[in-house]
Amino acid sequence: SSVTCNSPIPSSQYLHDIPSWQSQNFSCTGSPAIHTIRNSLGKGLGVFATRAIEPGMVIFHEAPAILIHPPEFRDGVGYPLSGIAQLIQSAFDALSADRKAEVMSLTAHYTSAEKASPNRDELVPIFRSNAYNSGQQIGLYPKIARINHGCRPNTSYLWNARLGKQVVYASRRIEEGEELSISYIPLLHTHEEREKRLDQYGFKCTCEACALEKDEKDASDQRRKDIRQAFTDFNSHLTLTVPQSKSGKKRAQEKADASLQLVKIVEEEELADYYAQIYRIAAISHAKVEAWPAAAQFALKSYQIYLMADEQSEQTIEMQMLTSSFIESWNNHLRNKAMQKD
Ligand SMILES: C[S@@+](CC[C@H](N)C(=O)[O-])C[C@H]1O[C@@H](n2cnc3c(N)ncnc32)[C@H](O)[C@@H]1O
Repeated sequence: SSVTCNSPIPSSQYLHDIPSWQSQNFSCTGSPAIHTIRNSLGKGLGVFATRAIEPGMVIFHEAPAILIHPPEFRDGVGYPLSGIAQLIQSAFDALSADRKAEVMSLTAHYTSAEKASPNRDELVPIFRSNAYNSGQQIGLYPKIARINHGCRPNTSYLWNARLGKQVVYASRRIEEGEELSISYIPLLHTHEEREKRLDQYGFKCTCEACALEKDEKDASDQRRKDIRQAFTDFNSHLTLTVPQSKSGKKRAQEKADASLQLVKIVEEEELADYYAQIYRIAAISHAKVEAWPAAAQFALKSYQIYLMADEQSEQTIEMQMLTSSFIESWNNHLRNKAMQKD
């Protein structure tokens, strides 16, 4: 995605009051690259922004070099890699020579057993150190694979099932020269738990969330635990029915208030991987107390995130329908109120 120009960019900007690129037959095609790969201190290679990137901007849209559907997932442990080595190898064997070279150029972390092995396999460690889980599948995306990990990352990703592409987008503003970061692991875990999970990548995270002083780190750990618990509590009874009883209404109001609190802490903790889900929870929780403007605004925020990856995914369509329905309910409410006045 780099710019190609038919002649060098003129060094003198203005020639007889005419911008020099207009006075010559000058044109460029392609979009300016917004990132570059270079060394990142203590982390090997990394991806850096070459200009400021606004939140919501799609940075990568990449098809997997290798995509596998492992048979069995063990929660908290992951996939038994021995069982899937064959799947990885078969997918790799089917690649072109260039694509194979691109995969083999990626960085791998080897376990001590792998290091000691006389004829060590390189493909599985490369896959383990670079691949992403998206639902029931694991994909290796050679360009995205250069992004280093952060526990409060500035990018997040979604899988576009229709196009078969991984979409990486900016979850907050990224300044020119800033390194892109992404999370390799689920972030609703304490610092200690995250450290254990990152072990398979062979590094200890020194990101701003991990480098906090003890008190602040404890507070961040507690917030992450609270968020995880709140997700469980909300998801178990997230329906759109508006309660009729007084006690039901009271409970729904408490839930709506709690959903606002949840939005606040997820945003404070900058856990962008969860934004779309918490906005959906807040939207539905507000619809249950017929707080339509808030419900519509949260539904729209969730919709906008899902839309970046795929305009036709189930989630995008659900949030689009909820947004429209909440706006319609708000209009009906205003119309009824106006009629009551007449
Ligand atoms: C998916 S690759 C990322 C790109 C890699 N730095 C490279 O040079 O190709 C994962 C590897 O990068 C390094 N890495 C990623 N995030 C890191 C971090 N936050 N701190 C230190 N090393 C990191 C580790 O060696 C890890 O096994």
